[in-house]
Amino acid sequence: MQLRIYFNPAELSFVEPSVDDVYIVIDVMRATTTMTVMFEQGARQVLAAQTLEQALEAGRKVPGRILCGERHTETPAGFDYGNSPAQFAGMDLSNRELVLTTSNGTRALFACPEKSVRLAGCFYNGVAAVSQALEMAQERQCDIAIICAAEYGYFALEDAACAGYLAQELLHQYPDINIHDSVHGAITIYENYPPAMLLEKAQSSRDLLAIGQQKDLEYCLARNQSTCVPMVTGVEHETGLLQLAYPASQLVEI
Ligand SMILES: O=C(O)[C@H](CS(=O)(=O)O)OP(=O)(O)O
Repeated sequence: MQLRIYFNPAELSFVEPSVDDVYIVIDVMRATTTMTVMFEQGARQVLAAQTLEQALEAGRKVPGRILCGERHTETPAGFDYGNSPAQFAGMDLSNRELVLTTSNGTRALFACPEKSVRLAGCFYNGVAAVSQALEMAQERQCDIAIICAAEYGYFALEDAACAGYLAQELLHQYPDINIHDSVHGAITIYENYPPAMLLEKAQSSRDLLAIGQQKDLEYCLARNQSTCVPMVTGVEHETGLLQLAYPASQLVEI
C-alpha cells in the first residue's frame, strides 16, 4: 500500500489517478471541517455543488434542503447559511439535507476520479479519517491519496500541515505503508506548523480573523474532536451533485 499527498488538486491532472484508490480530501479552512460538523449535528446528507447555480437548482428541486456556502467567504444571495463550522455547531440538523458549495473544498471533491472513494478529512476528525481510509484501503487492497484543496489554486499551509498530520497518524496505524516524497514534505510542514503556529501564520487564519470568524478557527484547528468521516456515496442524477453521508449505513450507491 502506498501513500501520496497532492498539495493542490491541479496535480491530479498531471498523473493518471486511479479510480480504485481511497482519497482523503482536506480543506481545513473550512469546507471539510464544516462538513464534519454538519454530520456531528445530525445531518442526513450533504450535497456538494461546484457552482452557485447547481446549488440553487438542487435547493429548488427538493423543498426543505438547507442551502449553504460561500464565495470569497461571503454567503451568496439566496443562500440560507455560509460556511461557518461554529455556526453549524450550534444548530440541530437532525435528518436534514444540506447543499454546500465553497470556493475550494467542494471543488476538490470533484477533482478526484469520478466514482472513487472520497472521504472528507481535517484536523477535527483526523484520527477517524485515517482509520476509515486505512480500513477501506486494506479491504480493497489499494493505495491512499491525500488531496489538499489549496486556496484558489495556490498552496495552502493549513491543508499541507493537516496532510502531514494525517500521514503521521497513518504511519502510526500502519507502519508498513510505502511513502512518497510528498509525505516527507508534508510531515516536515506539520512539524514546523502545528495548529498553534497555523493560527498565526496561515493566510486563511488571518482572513478568518479579519472577518470576525475567530470561533471558526477553534473548530478548524482542533485535533480529533469528531469521529464523523463524511464520505461521497454517489451522485444525484438530476443535478450532478455529489452526495456525502455519514455513517456508512446511510450509503447510497458505493
Ligand atoms: O469559506 C472558506 O473559508 C473558503 C473561502 S476562502 O478561500 O477563505 O475565500 O472556502 P473553502 O472552500 O472552505 O476553502
